[in-house]
Amino acid sequence: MTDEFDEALALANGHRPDHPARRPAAPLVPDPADAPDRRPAPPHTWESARTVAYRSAVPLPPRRLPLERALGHTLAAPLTALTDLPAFDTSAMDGWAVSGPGPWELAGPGLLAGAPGRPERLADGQAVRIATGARVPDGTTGIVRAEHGTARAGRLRGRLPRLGADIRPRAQECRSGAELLPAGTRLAPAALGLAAAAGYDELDVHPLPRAEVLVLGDELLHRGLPHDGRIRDALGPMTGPWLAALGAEVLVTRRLGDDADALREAIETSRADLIVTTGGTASGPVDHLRATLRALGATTLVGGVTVRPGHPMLLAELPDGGTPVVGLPGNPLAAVAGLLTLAAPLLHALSGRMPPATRAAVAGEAFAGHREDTHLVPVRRPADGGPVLPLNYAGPAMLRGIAAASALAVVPPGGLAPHDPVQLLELPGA
Ligand SMILES: Nc1nc2c(c(=O)[nH]1)N[C@H]1C(S)=C(S)[C@@H](COP(=O)(O)OP(=O)(O)OC[C@H]3O[C@@H](n4cnc5c(N)ncnc54)[C@H](O)[C@@H]3O)O[C@H]1N2
Ligand code: MOO
Repeated sequence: MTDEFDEALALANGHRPDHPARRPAAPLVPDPADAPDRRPAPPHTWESARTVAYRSAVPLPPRRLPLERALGHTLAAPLTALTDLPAFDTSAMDGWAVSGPGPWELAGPGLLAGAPGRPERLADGQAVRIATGARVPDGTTGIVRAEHGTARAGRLRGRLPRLGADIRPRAQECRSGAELLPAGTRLAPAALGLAAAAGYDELDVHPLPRAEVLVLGDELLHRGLPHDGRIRDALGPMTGPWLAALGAEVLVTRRLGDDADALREAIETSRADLIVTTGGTASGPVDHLRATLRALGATTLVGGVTVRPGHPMLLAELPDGGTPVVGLPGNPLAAVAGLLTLAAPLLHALSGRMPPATRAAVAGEAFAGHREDTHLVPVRRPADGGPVLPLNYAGPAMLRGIAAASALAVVPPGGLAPHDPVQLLELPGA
């Protein structure tokens, strides 16, 4: 299947003005309702759906952000050191810098971290008080830790340090120009610390893709207890936070009921880089999503996927320059399946990251599989990294299994036996 996509991707459709960098539209697997004879088009396999979603977008154009605003963004260029690290020979301990074997004659005022200028050279047999992080004078052969020496009457006695002991030599960690992190790295707090240490005030990053969530369904309540056949909206509270955990800036979550006109207007006027809808993907009497996308002239890239739950999930591109629309099915576990199958790879592509990786684990018991489709099963990864077990209450319409889960296990057609290797899709933010 992938070869077909590669071939068709090669038949580029050219660039579009609004999204100059956007990749040409991926080949179409038509929406069943698009087919002239109305026969359902073959759905994508789970793997190919992820590939199509990833390849359908290119990174948003980079911008320069101050370090303090770059958290969670993705590096648009490798982070290369602007300085040696450490930038000078540094004491790793509080104590004395000494030259040669002791006892030593104490010299000069003590050396503090951040003291300006170059400290005076130590002659053989000399010692100087030094603080952790202070620049080490030339001639130093080692540091005597404070707890290993005694200074009295201008002399230091103590254990002879081995050559270079407790000195962090210049460039021990990196030389100026060394690549510290590759392009495509999502910036975690430690990466910002590294960037600061390496001399950066600003970073070139891909902006967070802006996402908009449209929650569909007249049956949904947003407060109180279910009543009169109506239920609480469970997808509104989780879809935005999941998208944010995947690296999106969530502009808004809108509740639109089953109003086709409102849906059309919301899609037409959206300023998001990615529109995510919930519900309305199937063919019920008020499932307007596919018809609305058709009416808007959208191109269906994924019209369905051979995955359980979640098979009606969809991915389409608007004719405005290719804004992607991901349709998550209304059943909550099916919605998570759609999120991780289509929205996660898209967000990775828009952010300039590698495709989302699965994590290897081992099945702790047999996992029942579907005959032909991939089965996504909520699991909790044990803290000790041991074998994973399926969770209870994991029906497509249930929430307890997902709420207890840290990942979805990818169960291939036919299922898994105990001790089989299994791939896990981590649940964002879990
Ligand atoms: N004839 C068929 N009917 C259905 C099929 C099918 O293959 N043939 N597939 C079923 C599967 S599987 C799923 S999943 C759903 C997908 O349906 P939709 O995406 O159109 O979703 P809805 O019909 O709007 O809702 C389905 C279900 O989920 C509940 N829901 C919807 N939104 C929310 C929300 N925000 N919070 C909580 N629950 C929500 C809704 O009330 C329904 O119970 O289609 C099946 N039908
Ligand atoms: O596959 Mo539905 O997507 O079972 O809930």
